[in-house]
Amino acid sequence: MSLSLCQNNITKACALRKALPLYAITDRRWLGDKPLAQAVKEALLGGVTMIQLREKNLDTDCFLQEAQRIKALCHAFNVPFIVNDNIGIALACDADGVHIGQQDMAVKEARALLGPNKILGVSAKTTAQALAAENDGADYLGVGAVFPTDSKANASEISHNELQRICAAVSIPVVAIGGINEKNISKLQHSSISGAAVISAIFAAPDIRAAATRLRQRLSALLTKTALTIAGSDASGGAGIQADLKTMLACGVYGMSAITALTAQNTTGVAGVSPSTPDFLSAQLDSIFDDIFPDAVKTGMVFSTPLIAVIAGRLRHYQAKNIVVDPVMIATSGAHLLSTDAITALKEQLFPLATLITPNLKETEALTGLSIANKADMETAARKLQAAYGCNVLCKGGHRPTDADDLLYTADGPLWLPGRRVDNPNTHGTGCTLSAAIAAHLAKGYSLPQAVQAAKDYLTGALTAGLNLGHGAGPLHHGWQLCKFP
Ligand SMILES: Nc1ncnc2c1ncn2[C@@H]1O[C@H](COP(=O)(O)OP(=O)(O)OP(=O)(O)O)[C@@H](O)[C@H]1O
Ligand SMILES: Cc1ncc(CO)c(N)n1
Ligand SMILES: [Mg+2]
Repeated sequence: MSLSLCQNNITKACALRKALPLYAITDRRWLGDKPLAQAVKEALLGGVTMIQLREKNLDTDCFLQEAQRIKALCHAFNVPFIVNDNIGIALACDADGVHIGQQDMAVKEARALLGPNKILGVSAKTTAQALAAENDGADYLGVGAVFPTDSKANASEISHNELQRICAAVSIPVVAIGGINEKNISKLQHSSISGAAVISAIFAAPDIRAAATRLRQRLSALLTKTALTIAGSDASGGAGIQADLKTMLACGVYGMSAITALTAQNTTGVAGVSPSTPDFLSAQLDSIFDDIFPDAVKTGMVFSTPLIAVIAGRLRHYQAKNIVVDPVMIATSGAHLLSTDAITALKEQLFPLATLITPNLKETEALTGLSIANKADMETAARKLQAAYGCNVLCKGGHRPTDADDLLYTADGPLWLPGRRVDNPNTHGTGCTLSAAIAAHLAKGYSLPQAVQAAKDYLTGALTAGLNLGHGAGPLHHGWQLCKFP
């Protein structure tokens, strides 16, 4: 999505996170007689995800001409274009944003000049600087130098512990900068960065395109996040762990699954359910957590009180994080996927562990004993659940008559996420798909509102793609961004 289309901060933040992984900062000193535009094109062909034009010695006219040239190149690759330091040039060429240092213009002043829709990056070396920048309107932070660098004189290094403290302190994405190259980048493996800003490792390379490609591959391994679904198997592939794994892949996250029950199911209904034993579910969970620790977890069909007890026990034991609980009770087809005596266990054992629970309207009524006829009722019920279990609540609006507005209720109160109603009867697995997409984006470090918005955007696309399979309410097109079915 082009950043200029951003409708609101959440959408801009989601677009920015896609742009941060390999952030190339230009430095013409390494180029000899190669034109900067040629070097940038090779970097873009190599897969850089954002470009920052950094010029310290050009006069204004030359700087503006170069900015317009490089911006056109970036937009031809649908890559955001950022100007270093010079807001006048950024505004004059309508760049996608600006990056400023601690010695440059004040962050608040820069934000006022740029307006809300442009990207504002700020350099920071300390947690205090990072928090101040976030508070004053920064969209991302450039933190470093994380290694000795020859790209900026007197650039003092910061420790990787300080880098990690900054990542933990702020909710905006952090890009590491300073001396990063393909030999040392793996040392950033355990940081929570959202990307790396690279200068000489790309622009001083004999083959810029190849250098960018290799760095992108190393960053991909370093930034790859994982998510675990603990849910039922839907033989028809439209819901359950099958929908979850397809969704996680489509959202750029490695998915893993522990199966709570097998269902003989298709688009017309559920013919049978065969639950896992508690011991075997526990063994599945141990085998996953002992090897690839998930950055996020979602639970779907949990079926029974004994299975819920195993799930809650293992999630507590492993101190799992970013837990999304989709309180699956009844399938779209009407089949019961949760024993009626298990609702209490679901509420008392899983909800307190949840970052977010995602009941649909009927589930919200069953969980609260309230009846829901309008948006005010949704807010009342969501508030009741949030107060009772201390978890955030997404009351889904898929069964609302005219729109598909969802309500995110957090300690900050209600946040409505508008949804245009897609005229498509094939809605099998919408809830599974949404909760899996939320977990995937939490795994990638998105804040909760950003993760829910990004997941809703993905879900809406999967519905709009209009897959039409089966004789009943058919499944979604989970791969709609990757491929077109004939
Ligand atoms: N026709 C539609 N158009 C647009 N968005 C929809 C539509 N139907 C559902 N959604 C969206 O899909 C998501 C899931 O909501 P829904 O209420 O369908 O969950 P659910 O009933 O738990 O789904 P499932 O039947 O898979 O369990 C929500 O974000 C909702 O707004
Ligand atoms: C296995 C499974 N989980 C969840 C749902 C909810 O759609 C379903 N239909 N089947
Ligand atoms: Mg559901």
